[in-house]
Order: sequence, then C-alpha cells, then structure tokens
Amino acid sequence: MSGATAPAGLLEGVLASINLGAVVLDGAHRVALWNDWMRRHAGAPAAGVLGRDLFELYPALRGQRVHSAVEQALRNGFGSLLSQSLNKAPFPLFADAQAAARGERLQQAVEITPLALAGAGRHCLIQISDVSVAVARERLLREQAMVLRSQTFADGLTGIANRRHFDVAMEREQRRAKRGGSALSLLMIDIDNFKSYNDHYGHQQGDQCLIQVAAALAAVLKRPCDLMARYGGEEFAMILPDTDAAQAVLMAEGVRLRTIELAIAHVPGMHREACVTVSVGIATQPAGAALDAAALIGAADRALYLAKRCGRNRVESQPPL
Ligand SMILES: Nc1nc2c(ncn2[C@@H]2O[C@H](COP(=O)(O)OP(=O)(O)OP(=O)(O)O)[C@@H](O)[C@H]2O)c(=O)[nH]1
Repeated sequence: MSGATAPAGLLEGVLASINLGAVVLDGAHRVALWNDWMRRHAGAPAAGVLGRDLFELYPALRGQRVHSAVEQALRNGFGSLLSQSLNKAPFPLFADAQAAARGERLQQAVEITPLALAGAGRHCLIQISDVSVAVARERLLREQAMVLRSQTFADGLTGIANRRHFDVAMEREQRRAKRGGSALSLLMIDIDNFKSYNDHYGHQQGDQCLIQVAAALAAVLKRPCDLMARYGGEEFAMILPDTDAAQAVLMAEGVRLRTIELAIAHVPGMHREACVTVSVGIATQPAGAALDAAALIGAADRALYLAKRCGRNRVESQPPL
C-alpha cells in the first residue's frame, strides 16, 4: 500500500463535480446526501432536502418503480437499473429554468445500489444520469427509419403504394383470406391508349395524368385494409380483402366512372372517348378457395387483356386457373 493520503475535501470536490445526480437515502428514505448536480437540476438546495423523506419530497414517486427499487436495496440488499424505456423521467429534474417552466423533464437513467455503512445500517445510493441526448438521437433515428421505410414502399411519382408494397400486401392478404376462409378480389387497372396521350402531350403531362388518376382511384377505397398500388408504368392494382365477385364488379365500375369524372382530355382521334379512361380486369378468390397470389394476378391480367380487346373503357372478369 502506498502511504499517499487524499487531500482534504477530495470526496466533496468529486461529488460536486460529477456529471451525475447522486442521492443517498438512509433506511427510512431520509436524504443523507444530495450532490450539486441534484441542486442544479431539481432546483432544491441540499439544505432544504437533507433529513427529509424522499417520498414526501416527491410523493408522485410513491408506488412507482423507483420506490420499489429503493425498498429492494434497503430491505434485501439488491441493486436495480431502471429501464429507460419504462421509466423515462421519474424525477422532476430539468435542464434549466426554461425547461422547468415548460415542464420538460430530463430523460433519466436511474441506478439504485445498496450501501452497507459500518455502524449506520443499510443505506442506498441513487445515481441519476441525463440521457436526453441519447434518447433524442434514438428518436431521430427511429423517425428516419420510418421515413426510409415509407419511401421504400411508396411510388416516387404518385405517392401511392409501389410494386414492392403490392407484392408484400398481396401475399399477406392471400394468406389471411385462406386462413379466414374469406373472399379476396384483385383489380388490375390500365389507362387506355396512354402511349398516344404521352406522345401527343409529352411525358411531363403524362406524369400529371398518372398522378391525377392515382389520387382519384385511391379515393375510391374506403376501408383501411384495401390497398391501391402502382403496379407498373400506367397500370394500377387494387387488393380488396373480404370482397366477393359481385362487390368487386361494383368497385371496378366505380373506378371506371371516377376516371371519366376527372374529364382529362385525351388526344382527339386517337381514343374513342374524349377523355382519359381506364380498363379494369377483375379476379376473385372465392371464400374458402385455396389459391396462390400468382393465380389471382394471372386471372386479373387476362381479364384486363379481355377488356382491352373488347374496346377499352370497360370492366371484365376472369376466373383464376
Ligand atoms: N408519362 C409517363 N408515361 C409512362 C410512365 N410509365 C409508362 N408510361 C407510358 O405508358 C405507355 C403505355 O403504353 P402501352 O403499354 O403501349 O399501352 P397504351 O398506349 O396505354 O394502350 P392500351 O393499354 O392497349 O390501351 C407507354 O407510352 C409508356 O411510355 C410514366 O411513369 N410516366
């Protein structure tokens, strides 16, 4: 052992300087130590709290995780680390007076450790660290992840679900329909003679037309479980869970009429109607049938092809094979 002795006041200096709240309680929850960090963030000088029961100072802590962890430490000698996700800010501690006025507490990580002090019975040490920066960073990362996730599932031009989203939703709804023995319908929707529209008005106006049609068709859907996606260039798809063949025809007719209502002028002479129209192919998996997604998509594609062959601006159905 070296003979070096600590300078006087070393412990007090350390306690006053550490970037951490340090509180010591005796066996009756009375505050035996309250460091300078606590004075700054709780707005309470040590003199006002020493000797007082912590749970009288902060009655809101009674019955909470901090309370039971203190009891555990004092009665059983077990320490606890309170999970930040469950105990975001148990103590009324604030970065500064403005944050206190706004009621914005520091995010806290709290550790409670039993202390065996010779001749003084069991005490416990509560250490509180400010984890606000880490929590804010975590929240930002989570938000960014959500934005990225929504971007990977949204079509860049129209903002509706993209093909990847469609594929995932189709598999999910197919499984759900099989499990629940319910019907599932799929509509394939294609803008008629869109090549002429693009060639005549230009690609930019073509894009505007796609945006308008996508928004109008998405508004036809009323139930949260329905999904409208951009399937390819000028082709859209609608997944309609719990929808039988007759209901699917009604939806498809709604889609066709809604497009006409937009009254977007088509190229004179290149299209039978004066305005932009769509053809719709329908396929339905009847309640109780066990099909796969490819069979339903294949049938809706055939139905769409039939609608095009029969003159466009119409609705056709085909049975899945
Ligand atoms: N402006 C624009 N045009 C697109 C986009 N994606 C696909 N297209 C165009 O959509 C047109 C599709 O043409 P076709 O597949 O020949 O079909 P169509 O002219 O609509 O004829 P039918 O489907 O038989 O009625 C092509 O001219 C593509 O260039 C897009 O994102 N923006």
